[in-house]
Amino acid sequence: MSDYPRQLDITPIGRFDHTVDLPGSKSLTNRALLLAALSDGPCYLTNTLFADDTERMLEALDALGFKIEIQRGHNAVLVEGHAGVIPATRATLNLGNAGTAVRFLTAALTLGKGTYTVDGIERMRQRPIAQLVAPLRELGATINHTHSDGYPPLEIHANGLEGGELRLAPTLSSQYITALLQIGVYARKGLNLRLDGPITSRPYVAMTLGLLEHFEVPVEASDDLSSIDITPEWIRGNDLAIEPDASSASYFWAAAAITPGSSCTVNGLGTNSIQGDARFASVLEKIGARVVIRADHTTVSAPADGKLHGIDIDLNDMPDAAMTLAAIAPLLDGTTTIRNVGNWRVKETDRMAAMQTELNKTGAQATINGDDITIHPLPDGRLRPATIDTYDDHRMAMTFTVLGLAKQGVTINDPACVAKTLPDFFERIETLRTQASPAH
Ligand SMILES: O=C(O)C1=C[C@@H](OP(=O)(O)O)[C@@H](O)[C@H](O)C1
Ligand SMILES: C=C(OP(=O)(O)O)C(=O)O
Repeated sequence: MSDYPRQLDITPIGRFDHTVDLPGSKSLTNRALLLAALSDGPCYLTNTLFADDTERMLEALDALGFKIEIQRGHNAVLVEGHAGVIPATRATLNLGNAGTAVRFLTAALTLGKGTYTVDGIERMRQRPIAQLVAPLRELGATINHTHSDGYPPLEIHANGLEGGELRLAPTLSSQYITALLQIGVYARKGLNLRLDGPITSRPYVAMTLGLLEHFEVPVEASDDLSSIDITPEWIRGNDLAIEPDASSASYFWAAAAITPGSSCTVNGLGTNSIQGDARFASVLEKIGARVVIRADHTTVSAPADGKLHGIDIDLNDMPDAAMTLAAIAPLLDGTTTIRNVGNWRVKETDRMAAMQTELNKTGAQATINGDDITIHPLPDGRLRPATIDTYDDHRMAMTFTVLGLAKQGVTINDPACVAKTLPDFFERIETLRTQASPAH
């Protein structure tokens, strides 16, 4: 599907009014696939995402002996649950650069009986995992680092998990917490998790709790999520229709906000969404876009006077959509400061450095202060023609493409990296273009 050249020139787009149906959320798909495999019955998952990150999870479940019927034509997957049992006793999993797959499977494999290796591409070997390995060891798991302490690859010598009380200080990634929550029900003593201090990327933990509820896992959580108790029981096999991916939606909403006279509706994401990134529409509203959020869709339109203004905002709750704001910040009136996004440094690339370097190429000055990034508008509104390096990071490619829809002069290097979560991203942008009025 995505035979892209090494470089893509992005040209500005004219006014458009468009409604998009997006593939399923990466975060929900990888959670649902694992929970379904661990459940006690068949689960029919619809609107599943088929992209690199979810393919890695599907391949891994297959290698582990789970019965999975992939129905690509229907965007669906039928998973036969094994009620907490890992069928294979040996497996070596290469999970690419899929953070969710690495973290979720590392925890899940401790439930097995056998020896498993979890690994990924070179970048994955630089993404820390000590804050998941240490608590799993505390809960009774035997896990060895085979290369570098605190990083994949990992060798898991599994014989079920004891479970019990666990106290965690703030983590670099919420995925460690999600990984623990998804298996707590099959630990012999369950899981009594106490989270001290602020929860990084917190809406993703809330999303996990929402899914556990869907699969009827007995969970009791305090309102502030500082205390989460899971009793030993089962994950029930239930069907699930996966919400469209809200991080992907951020590109289409942002494109509408920055293109005078334009409007974009994303179906299936509204007030009922359990994805934190669905709230990105409200961030666009704060900078001046017109936003209508209904139960099952959200429409973002450019402001009547075309003027969007800079903002000072903490986006720890939406680290992925935060990149979309960073990439359109050069177009805003006044400076933009995005706070508390320090864990950008341990994602697909060091996103803090990558964002700063690539924004600076366009003439928009970006400065980093601790875990905050400040971005200044383009001088005189002029973008300096820039070839954007994407660092094998899908969001670098997609966010800078959005900037290129507003200003002439953006070229994207190695665009094929979008395959991680939205393989047909550029085709979708072309669809927007064919429906748009000619650009001025
Ligand atoms: O749980 C998840 O599905 C995710 C959590 C976030 O990571 P962190 O918790 O590491 O910020 C996010 O960036 C990632 O794309 C998906
Ligand atoms: C950070 C991301 O992915 P992950 O951590 O799941 O690899 C992302 O998709 O932006």
